[in-house]
Amino acid sequence: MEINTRELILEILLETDREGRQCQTVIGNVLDKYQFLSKCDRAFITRISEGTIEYRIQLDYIIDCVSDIKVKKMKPVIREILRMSVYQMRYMDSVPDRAAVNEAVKLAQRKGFRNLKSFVNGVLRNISRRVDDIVWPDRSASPARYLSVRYSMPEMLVKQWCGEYGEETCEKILGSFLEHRPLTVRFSRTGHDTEQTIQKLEKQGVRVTKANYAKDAYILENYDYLASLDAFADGDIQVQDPSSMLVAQAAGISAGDFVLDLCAAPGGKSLHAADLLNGTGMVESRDISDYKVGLIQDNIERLGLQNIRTQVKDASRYYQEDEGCADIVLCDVPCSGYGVIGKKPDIKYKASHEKQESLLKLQREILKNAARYTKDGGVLIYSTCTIGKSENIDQVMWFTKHFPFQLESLDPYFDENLHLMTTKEGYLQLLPGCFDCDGFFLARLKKQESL
Ligand SMILES: C[S@@+](CC[C@H](N)C(=O)[O-])C[C@H]1O[C@@H](n2cnc3c(N)ncnc32)[C@H](O)[C@@H]1O
Repeated sequence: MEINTRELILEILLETDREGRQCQTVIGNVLDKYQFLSKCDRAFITRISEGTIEYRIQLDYIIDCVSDIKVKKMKPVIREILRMSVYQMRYMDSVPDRAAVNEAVKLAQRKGFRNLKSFVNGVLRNISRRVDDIVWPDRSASPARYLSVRYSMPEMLVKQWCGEYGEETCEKILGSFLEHRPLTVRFSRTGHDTEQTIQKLEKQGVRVTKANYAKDAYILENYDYLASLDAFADGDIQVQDPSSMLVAQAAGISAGDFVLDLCAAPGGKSLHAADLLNGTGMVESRDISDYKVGLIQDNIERLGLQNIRTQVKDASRYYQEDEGCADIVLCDVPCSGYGVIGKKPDIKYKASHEKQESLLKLQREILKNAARYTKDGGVLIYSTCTIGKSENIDQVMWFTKHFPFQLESLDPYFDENLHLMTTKEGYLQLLPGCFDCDGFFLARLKKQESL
């Protein structure tokens, strides 16, 4: 069967544009369906799909500079063909402009837009000729507009982060989202041996290096398909960013503890906690739906852990029977996810003030219940994979004001390279570009002992 890779890319872009579809899932589904494609074709599809989504604001700016019809007014098929072609022309040396233009014109025709062939041809040829004459937004007149187009980030978010962290740090964050970051995994300990895991991976040609910050974090490079690695099938490794591994580390888990993870899917932090319990105690991993809990269950089975169980339960509802049940409560709440924009670029286009407001309310509902499920003297870890203050330190301050919890130093649980002013106070905000990991926030909160 003859497969046209650019046609698949177009399908991915159109599907991602539809409400609620995450580009990583859409790309993953296509690559699963066409597993027979060569490594080179798979890389081509992934690179152009992700790149076109990542750089959408900048690509639209360029197209709008030369086209009489603005991007917003175009038919979706034509819009996506132009975006993916400009991405290739601007960011892929391996694709000559001439080839990108010809393929775009052919694709428009194949998709039934014969009458728009000359439009596509004209816009792309114009861009190829005039790319150096494009006038970018003036940084001194409008820094937010400039940064928005330069790094392809909605102005709303640029303004928010410039306001909270200053323009220089904001630019570091924006730059890091566009850099390629290799995959990080956590090596399992219980029933697994680190040296043997490394050997197993290297035998299949994978390059393995130690990652920063978290004890069991390793970087994997030079592999094609993660699921085809023996170490993955055997449960020796679990995909997880080092920032996320800090949660179970910060919990200071002791043998025999009961750990309650209220928002657990797909299970990264729960599985890590069960691993640190080393066959003792119990982790109860909850999430909102059967589907989500199924994802945790799949991982439990692959890793072969015995001291972890799952439940479908809504964390925003209070369950009397859980009052004071847990030594440790993990509250890895649903959040805006801006810390992982580097891996999931479409998140940035879904940002809105309304969404942020409703998340703040949900996070407080979950925290209220989490407070009651924590034993007296127990520990609650609050975490998010986002970088704005309102979902992070502001929520923690609200929480300590209303509930009998106190922030407690993270330093005993972290390597020295993470000992900062705020970790001593009990919380840590990791910003991409400033730290070598995803954007992430966590706080360690200790519940008062009863009198
Ligand atoms: C940040 S993710 C959790 C990631 C997970 N802790 C891990 O380490 O793999 C947030 C999770 O909260 C779940 N969630 C959203 N609303 C919820 C609710 N009301 N009750 C329980 N879980 C909820 C989502 O389904 C999602 O899986």
